[in-house]
Amino acid sequence: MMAKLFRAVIMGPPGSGKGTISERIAQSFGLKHLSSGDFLRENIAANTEAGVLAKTYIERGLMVPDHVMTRLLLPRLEEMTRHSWLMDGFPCTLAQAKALNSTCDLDLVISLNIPYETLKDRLSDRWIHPASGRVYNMGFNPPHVQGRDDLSGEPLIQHDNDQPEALVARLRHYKDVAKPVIDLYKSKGILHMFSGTETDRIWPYINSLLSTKIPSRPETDTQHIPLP
Ligand SMILES: Nc1nc2c(ncn2[C@@H]2O[C@H](COP(=O)(O)OP(=O)(O)O)[C@@H](O)[C@H]2O)c(=O)[nH]1
Ligand SMILES: Nc1ccn([C@@H]2O[C@H](COP(=O)(O)OP(=O)(O)O)[C@@H](O)[C@H]2O)c(=O)n1
Repeated sequence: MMAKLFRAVIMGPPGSGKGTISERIAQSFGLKHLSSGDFLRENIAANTEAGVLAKTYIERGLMVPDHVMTRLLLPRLEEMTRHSWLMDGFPCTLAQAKALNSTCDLDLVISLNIPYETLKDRLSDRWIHPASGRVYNMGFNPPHVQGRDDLSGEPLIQHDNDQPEALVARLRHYKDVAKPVIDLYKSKGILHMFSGTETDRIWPYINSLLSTKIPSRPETDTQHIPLP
């Protein structure tokens, strides 16, 4: 008999640690980490219709419209009927949350509440390996060799919209659109909010919450492993 599948979402403003914490969750619990930001970047790189459209928004530090996000992500989720997953960065708006709701039942939503100054400091120091989505921070988790991805040795890049000029508008917008989504998940009784300035201090709380919901399952390759 197949064990119950587990579906979770992690929400938070840019720089709140969604990607970092998602990787830890994927590694500890064997969930597949689905990153909306990575899907967007893959589509941009592949010049798909949705990718070309999304690019015009991301370049300006704006959110991609709901219909583009749902067109991009819902089909991916529909392919994952036999997998447990953790979605990072989607839904961002109430319309996206309603669209997701019509596709699947979520078990849990994690919302990260991180002060603005912390977000600004982290993002100005965020470096990314575009091919894998691996994220570094020059203070928190620097690469072994400066400017190079640990596994591939390829160059790291910074996103233009992580710089302070674009960031203020991104954060303000996030606050406005996320509030009704947070309220919705609160009313469903599945929202868990975590506040703080350090991922390492938040992580034990998330870890123990998830330990009560899903069996711990350390794996080295978590990318394609569903729960049993
Ligand atoms: N200094 C510091 N940096 C962190 C911490 N947690 C995550 N980061 C870094 O902050 C940046 C944003 O984290 P990320 O997981 O990409 O956030 P996301 O935008 O919500 O997905 C990355 O460069 C991370 O390496 C932390 O506790 N302290
Ligand atoms: N639901 C979403 C997710 C991402 N995005 C866009 O995609 C960009 C990159 O996504 P990301 O998850 O890597 O962004 P961060 O929150 O890590 O900065 C965001 O800055 C938004 O412009 C969006 O518009 N709507």
